[in-house]
Amino acid sequence: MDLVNSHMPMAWQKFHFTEHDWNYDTEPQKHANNRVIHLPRGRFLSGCSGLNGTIITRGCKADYDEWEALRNPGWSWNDVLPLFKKSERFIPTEGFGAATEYHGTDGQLVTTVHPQAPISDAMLDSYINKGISYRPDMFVQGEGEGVGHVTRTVHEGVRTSGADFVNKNPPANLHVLLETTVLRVVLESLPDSESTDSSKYRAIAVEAESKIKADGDAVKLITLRGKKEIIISAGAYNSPCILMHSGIGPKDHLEECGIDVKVDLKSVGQNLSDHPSVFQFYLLKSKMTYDHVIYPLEWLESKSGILGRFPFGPFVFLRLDKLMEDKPEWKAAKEKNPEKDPMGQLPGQPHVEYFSTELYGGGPQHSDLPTKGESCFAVITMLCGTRSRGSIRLNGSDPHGKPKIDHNYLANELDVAVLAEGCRYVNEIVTEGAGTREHITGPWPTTRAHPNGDEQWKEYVRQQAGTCYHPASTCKMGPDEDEEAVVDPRLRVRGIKSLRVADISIMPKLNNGHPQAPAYMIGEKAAQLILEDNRIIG
Ligand SMILES: Cc1cc2nc3c(=O)[nH]c(=O)nc-3n(C[C@H](O)[C@H](O)[C@H](O)COP(=O)(O)OP(=O)(O)OC[C@H]3O[C@@H](n4cnc5c(N)ncnc54)[C@H](O)[C@@H]3O)c2cc1C
Repeated sequence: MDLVNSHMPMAWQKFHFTEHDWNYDTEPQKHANNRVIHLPRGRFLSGCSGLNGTIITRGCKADYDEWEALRNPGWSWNDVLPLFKKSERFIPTEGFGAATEYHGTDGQLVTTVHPQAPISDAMLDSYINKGISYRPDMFVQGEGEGVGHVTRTVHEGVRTSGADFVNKNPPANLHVLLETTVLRVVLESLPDSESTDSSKYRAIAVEAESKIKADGDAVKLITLRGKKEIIISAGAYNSPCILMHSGIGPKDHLEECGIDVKVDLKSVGQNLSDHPSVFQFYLLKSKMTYDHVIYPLEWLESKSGILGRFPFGPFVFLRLDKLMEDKPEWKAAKEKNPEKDPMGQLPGQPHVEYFSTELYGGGPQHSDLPTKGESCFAVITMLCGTRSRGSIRLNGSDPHGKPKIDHNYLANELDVAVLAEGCRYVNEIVTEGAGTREHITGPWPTTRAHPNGDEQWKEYVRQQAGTCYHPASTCKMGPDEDEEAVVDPRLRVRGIKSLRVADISIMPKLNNGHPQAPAYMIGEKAAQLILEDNRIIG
């Protein structure tokens, strides 16, 4: 079945809470006023790339140099830049100062920039007016600070996604089974001659349930054998669950769930990271957004109109050192590495990302829709380098059960303080910046007041922060000496032969910015490693 909503960029919310969403929720978030936060994930061929915000940012040079410094050879910025380019086909746009040498031209993923709504030009003026440097194409160049524009995975009104790698020019040896859910990896004991203290099993197959091979709506249990290797790429929530259901994970937890333990790997499902984000809405005096021009028919008929874009304005990476230096949480934070700041960020990494919408919106929880022709927009503050870590645990031995996902958002006081200061400062930019100050009526909805003072901003953040949909690091990559590592720098699961993980669960630390470009990069890297290890290329 072709899902039309996965082609229409602005139809992203249509998947939430449907059969095409894995429909996960967090456990009540203790440090975020016990709220339960919905965690949508795409349950169809393109995964989340078929319903995401189409933003392409790579992260900072320093992110990947840090991965390599954590003893992951081959993952530095210089190593991964060609892999970022490999998946991309960038379409230049007149007037956009593209850093052409950083873009790819031959990949499957078509990227380009959108024209901007008047509110976005005004936001750009306000950022520049407040002293932030304008670097138009900084988000492909790995820059850590400035304001610029972001390319999108949309071309001529249609989304491009991971499915394009499979549907357009598929290799002859690729077989895709839709409507098939992997339950576990099948492991076989290694013969004595191959078995070592650290490796006693080999992955030989996966066990799955498929509707394709069954009658009607029934499912059939099937076993899919791998000739050389099994590669798990089910995303940061599901990859660790598949490993744990296969007996690979923290021994105590697997025993508690009644699962036969094959390899005691204590960090499977740990280190769960995300970018907690806050939406702040404003009401405008005039129609500077697209709230008044949303016509679904226009897209269906000609792939034109606002539904054929994802209406975000300029993007900013900003460091808040000066604004934070007197805050008690900043002064109290201890960071062992002298090169890093109290948040654990390197000089080339930001503390917050800002981006803004060109209409009211941002997920089903934002339900105060303008109904009388008002023009509204949001500025989003996304926390980078989050210190809080969460976990994913199983709910028992049944692979159909939903996992217990505890993001542990805002458990770290410094996360709260930096996110609160980021929100306060962007409110200052919007209300005082030269581009926007004359156009703002006040907060939206009009019954809401923006906070005043540090304590109110912190409470605001605890009440408002939600997922930026960027779960990562639950099958963290690292060298053998790293006790938290689940896969080695060649993406091989520790203690099991012929098994790799290749998705953003392997990130040693979540990139700054948005993770879909790194997800494609990790896929390209996995392909390269598999070819090398099987001696197909030197
Ligand atoms: C609403 C939303 C908005 C986002 N916006 C952006 C954005 O604008 N820019 C950006 O960079 N990032 C964005 N992201 C995040 C980005 O899309 C993801 O980080 C990226 O897609 C992760 O890729 P992945 O391959 O690790 O996992 P996924 O995209 O989750 O892919 C995993 C795939 O595996 C399948 N799968 C899972 N379990 C099983 C199983 N047991 N058996 C068979 N198949 C299975 C899933 O159905 C899915 O197809 C957004 C995400 C969401 C949800």
